[in-house]
Amino acid sequence: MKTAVHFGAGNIGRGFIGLLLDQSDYQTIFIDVNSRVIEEINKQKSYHVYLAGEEKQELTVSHIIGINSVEEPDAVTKAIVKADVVTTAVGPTILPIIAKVISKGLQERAKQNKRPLNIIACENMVGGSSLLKEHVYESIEANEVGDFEKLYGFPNAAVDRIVPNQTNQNILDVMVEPYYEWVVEKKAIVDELPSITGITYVDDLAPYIERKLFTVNTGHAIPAYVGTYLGYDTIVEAMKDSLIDNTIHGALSESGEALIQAYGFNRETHQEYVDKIIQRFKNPYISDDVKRVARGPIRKLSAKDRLVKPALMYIEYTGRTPVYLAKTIAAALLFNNEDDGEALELQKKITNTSYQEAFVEVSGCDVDSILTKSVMEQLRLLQDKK
Ligand SMILES: NC(=O)C1=CN([C@@H]2O[C@H](COP(=O)(O)OP(=O)(O)OC[C@H]3O[C@@H](n4cnc5c(N)ncnc54)[C@H](O)[C@@H]3O)[C@@H](O)[C@H]2O)C=CC1
Ligand SMILES: O=P(O)(O)OC[C@H]1O[C@](O)(CO)[C@@H](O)[C@@H]1O
Repeated sequence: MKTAVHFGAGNIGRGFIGLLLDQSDYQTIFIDVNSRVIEEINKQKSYHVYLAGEEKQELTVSHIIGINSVEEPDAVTKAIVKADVVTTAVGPTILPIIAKVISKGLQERAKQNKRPLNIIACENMVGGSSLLKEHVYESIEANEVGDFEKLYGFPNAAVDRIVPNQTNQNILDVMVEPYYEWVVEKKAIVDELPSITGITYVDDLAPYIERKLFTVNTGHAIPAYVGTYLGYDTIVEAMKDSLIDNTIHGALSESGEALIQAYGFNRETHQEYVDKIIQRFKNPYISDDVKRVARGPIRKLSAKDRLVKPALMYIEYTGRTPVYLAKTIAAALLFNNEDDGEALELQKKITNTSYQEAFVEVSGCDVDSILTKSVMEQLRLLQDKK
């Protein structure tokens, strides 16, 4: 049986990546810092994934082991030495942390067996594996770079499956939406393509990751941020609101126009992709907290993420001012959640300076840019409504 080492035994780790690895006859070694989850993995040795639909299909994931990377760092090194593939789903801000652990394992592997290995970051960002590679290389010696370049691939990936935070009787069980897409870029892979059911291998990931991030995640941000502004707790409830319906259609036509002009997507096909995503957000069998989808507002307001990047692309390709994306950015500036460190940090920036200065800082936009002006205009309209 092949061995996969997966960092992050969370929603996506267990509900998406771990399921496909098991279905592809891998033994999966989950690495996490959540000791309760790791203990349960080693005690139960399996868990269930439920597909959120009328029949609530139950799938079983087995052949799993857990390692707590804080308590057993040496065990992680040994796991990486023997792995046939490494995957991650920890969150973009955690990549620099696991990079240190991964580089130690790769150094030991190069000494012991020199077997090629692919490391695939499955995070909601552009270039997740490339960023992980950068951080891994920060911890190795110059004379190791040659081996690393020859032996280790860091192919970028796009992952798409809605897996909400949830409290099940068994903390390992996880409910997921039936839909999923896992796209991995071929060109950075070393040796053979990992044979994992459900992966679509492509030559150029850019169109796929930007289409996903600027349609699924951009769309998701509307019920999350505008939904919070309107006082909703869940995505599915927020999606029933007419202002949100109007804003999500407007925002996805703005990001859609940018994507179509940037990548030449067929208009009808893209509209079908948008319509399907809006239906996914309305799935009555999923109760997804708006705060989860809104988590990390500083990351989500950054220049390359799901709100600012498509808005700037829209301006670049059409010369028109984004209104609906600007409204969503304004709602993100109003977002607060005392359990979300980035939300608290953003509100502190706003209190200490102003909405405009905080937006300019986190987004990298100029104070007199078209986008900044549009966001401030939309912010005034939202505040006047309150
Ligand atoms: N939940 C979703 O619907 C989707 C999430 N994603 C992406 O997948 C990634 C993971 O997201 P979720 O699974 O939702 O988050 P999550 O919070 O459920 O899982 C993250 C896991 O990483 C673990 N972790 C944190 N620090 C760690 C460390 N130093 N070493 C090892 N493990 C560590 C946490 O304990 C947690 O179990 C993110 O990049 C997210 O953007 C992508 C598509 C859908
Ligand atoms: O996981 P992030 O980047 O915080 O984004 C939030 C939401 O975007 C999605 O990943 C959609 O792909 C959601 O399922 C996820 O919860």
